[in-house]
Amino acid sequence: MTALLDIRDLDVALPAVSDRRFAVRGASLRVDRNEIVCVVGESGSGKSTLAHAVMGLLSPALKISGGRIDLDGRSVTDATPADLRAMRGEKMSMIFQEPLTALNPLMPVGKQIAEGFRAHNVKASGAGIAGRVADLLRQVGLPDVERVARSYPFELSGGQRQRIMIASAISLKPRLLIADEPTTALDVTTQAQVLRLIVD
Ligand SMILES: Nc1ncnc2c1ncn2[C@@H]1O[C@H](COP(=O)(O)OP(=O)(O)OP(=O)(O)O)[C@@H](O)[C@H]1O
Repeated sequence: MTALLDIRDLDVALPAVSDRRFAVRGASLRVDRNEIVCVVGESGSGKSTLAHAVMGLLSPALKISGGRIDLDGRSVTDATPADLRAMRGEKMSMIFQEPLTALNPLMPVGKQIAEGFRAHNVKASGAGIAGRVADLLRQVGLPDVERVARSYPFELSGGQRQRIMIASAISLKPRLLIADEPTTALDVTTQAQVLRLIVD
């Protein structure tokens, strides 16, 4: 069976001015459906870069210079920006390390989740989408969901913001969910809750 995610001999080149040539060198990795795979390595070893490469979200300074990435039998490395936009959310999504920098500070969090539905042409009325956002917030264990949906990121705790990121990442039921150290910014009890939530 084709792998859900198949990374073969991936190289990601750093800008010419860097002291090293590659952020990722010869990485190969396979993830099957319903499988959890952990990537472990020291700080700066290229874990986030690998995740960003899969999502098609590398910073412009970094270039895939070798190898390939296939998601569900389709090439990510050869995909156009429009293909990648369509794949992100529905086929793959990512929970970022720092919710405070990943969330838009000027928009209520409920509206940010709703934008994902609209961007992917989910057919529903405004009230229908609001209902789906509320369901998602309940699913990730947030209390008082109507109030939370109207809140701005700065009005929520670190654990609540991370739950918002998870709600947003799972909103379109992606096949592949990438979590880039999603609990680094949290206390130990909240870390355990967030990890359990991701496994659920
Ligand atoms: N935009 C960029 N420009 C130049 N170098 C970069 C850029 N992004 C990452 N790098 C370099 O690529 C290497 C890998 O970084 P990356 O963030 O992927 O590591 P990591 O394993 O995720 O680290 P951490 O565990 O600390 O998050 C590092 O040497 C980093 O300095």
